Amino acid sequence: MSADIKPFDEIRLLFARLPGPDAQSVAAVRARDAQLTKPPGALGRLEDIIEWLAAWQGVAEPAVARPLVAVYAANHGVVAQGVSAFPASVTAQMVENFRTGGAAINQICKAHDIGLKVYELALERPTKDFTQAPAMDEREAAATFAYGFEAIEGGIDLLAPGEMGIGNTTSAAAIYAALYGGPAARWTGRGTGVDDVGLARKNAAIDAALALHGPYLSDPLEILRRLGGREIAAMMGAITAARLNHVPVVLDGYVVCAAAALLHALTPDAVAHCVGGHVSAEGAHGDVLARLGKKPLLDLGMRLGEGSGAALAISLIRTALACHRDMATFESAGVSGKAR
Ligand SMILES: O=C(O)c1ccc[n+]([C@@H]2O[C@H](COP(=O)([O-])O)[C@@H](O)[C@H]2O)c1
Ligand SMILES: Cc1cc2nc[nH]c2cc1C
Repeated sequence: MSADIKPFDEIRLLFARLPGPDAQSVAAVRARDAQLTKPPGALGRLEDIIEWLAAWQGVAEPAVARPLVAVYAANHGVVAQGVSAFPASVTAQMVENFRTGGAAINQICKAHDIGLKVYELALERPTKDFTQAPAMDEREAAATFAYGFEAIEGGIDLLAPGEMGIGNTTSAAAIYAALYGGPAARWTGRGTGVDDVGLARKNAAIDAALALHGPYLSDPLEILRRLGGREIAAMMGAITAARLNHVPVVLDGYVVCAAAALLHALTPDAVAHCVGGHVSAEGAHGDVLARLGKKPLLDLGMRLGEGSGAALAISLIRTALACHRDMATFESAGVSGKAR
């Protein structure tokens, strides 16, 4: 990064040159869909999925041959406020569990032949407690955003960012309150399962943070560094890198969407290549998806994180592709077309 440009300004410059959707490829998949042996529109949102893939991969024959779930793990200073049902040590323990193949996301990726990468973001050094100080400085937030670009290395064709971080539903709720307004309680949920007392501490921590950082929260990148965490910064980078490389993105749950919401606040177009993979059981997630203009593909009552809901959505996306690619046409199967 050059000396005279501030790190956040380098990030802002990226949003001036985002590639748009490929209308020609959308027209091509629409033309093929019209020939497939089914009444027009009968595959409903499966048809929309194909148009979305074609638009953002920029090809008339979209494929999901190398999808990736990229899980970002980070620790949060705000855990000191007693906001989670689990201790911060669980973040590193779960990273080990990912590595040895014992987590839910390992099984989902294995069952559906989806790649999985886990990125550990300085777990031994939690971000600062944002009730006391900004979570990160500008240089760290920007460097972590840039680190997120690694996810697209190695040639992937679909990305699902995921996360693991004890305390990060407090960070996500604080981001939503800063972006969309209202008291903390409007945005919080029970995360890993806090009781009523824990939930009250969570709301109080967020309200204290909003009071402390209030004057600086009109800029989404300031919200990121003051109230965010490293996994949220890295996921913002990964989503942006995907866009720049014609890789569509499947959004997971409540915490992943905090990264998407910050990008959307920078410029709504920044998340145009993203689809809502699922709606989480964490209360406000449905509302957040609606604000992002995303209708979730799945609603399974999940609230795990790890990219798990998005990974399941990838299996559905692949099924949509199988229909689009391999169904017979009216002509090839000798099936009569619509009478009128
Ligand atoms: O993705 C979701 O919708 C989701 C909802 C609730 C909890 N989580 C996961 O739970 C962890 C954070 O919960 P907490 O209570 O420690 O803030 C973190 O590892 C998230 O992946 C994830
Ligand atoms: C055990 C456990 C697994 C998780 N996976 C994502 N967030 C999590 C939180 C906990 C506590």
